[in-house]
Amino acid sequence: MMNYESTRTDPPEPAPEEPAVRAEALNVVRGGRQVLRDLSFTVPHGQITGLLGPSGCGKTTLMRSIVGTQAKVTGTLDVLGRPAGDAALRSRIGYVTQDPSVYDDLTIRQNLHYFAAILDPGRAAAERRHNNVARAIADVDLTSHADALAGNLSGGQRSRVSLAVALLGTPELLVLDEPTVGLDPVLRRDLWNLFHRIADERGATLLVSSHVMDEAERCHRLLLMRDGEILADDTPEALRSSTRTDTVEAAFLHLVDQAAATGTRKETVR
Ligand SMILES: Nc1ncnc2c1ncn2[C@@H]1O[C@H](COP(=O)(O)OP(=O)(O)OP(=O)(O)O)[C@@H](O)[C@H]1O
Repeated sequence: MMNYESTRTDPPEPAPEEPAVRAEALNVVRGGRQVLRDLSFTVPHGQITGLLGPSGCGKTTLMRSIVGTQAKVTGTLDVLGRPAGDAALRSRIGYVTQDPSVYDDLTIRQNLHYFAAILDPGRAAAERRHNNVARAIADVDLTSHADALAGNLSGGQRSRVSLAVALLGTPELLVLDEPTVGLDPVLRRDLWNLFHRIADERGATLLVSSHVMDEAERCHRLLLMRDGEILADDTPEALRSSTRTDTVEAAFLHLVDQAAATGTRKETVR
């Protein structure tokens, strides 16, 4: 059973109508090339939004922009009611990158304590850290492995340790970059069930990237990306019905073809 009670002071609740993320005319240049082009979208609170698209389309760049680690971002990007990168957002966002920083020569518990000490330092916070570490390990169902060395864990267990690190500060927004890559179907299903529990029980907002289209069906909403642009921003059901297709994958292909046809027409007019 998960326990999301935090001993820390909870941050002010944003107005319910305010989206967790709001982008308008967002542009990003990397290595002299424009990799995100004029993106405008919102990510609603308390839901799982999937960020889907082929390798290299800009998912990581968009996530880095949202968590405030990306340079050369222009346009509007508000996160939890503040400009992306604002120092006040640090403890309110959990970010799991594609290369999780888990120390192989430490146990799961020691890894968590290491990051907890950075987040919440000082001897006076020792008991709170102890409780937060135990809660984060329980959140990802690794209590029975807490004293195992991270180096001896499976890929799925390591992903869950990174997720536990991100859950330490009880963030309102979790940004997860391809958390299920390389995992078998059972572990993928377990992780998605965990994401749903985090959204349902804590009311957290999750932004989860993937290039596996069948994971799209597990999201409340989808942002479909291609070549630095957003092709669609809708629910899986609405995408399937508006494109008259049976799967999100087929809907995506339909939208790609449609965009290519529109592009060709524009070039002909020029
Ligand atoms: N450090 C960098 N310098 C210059 N260009 C970069 C850099 N990192 C990524 N890019 C380029 O930016 C574009 C978007 O990359 P990004 O990593 O955001 O894509 P992605 O959708 O997350 O891909 P993947 O699914 O493979 O991780 C790509 O064309 C990539 O070549």
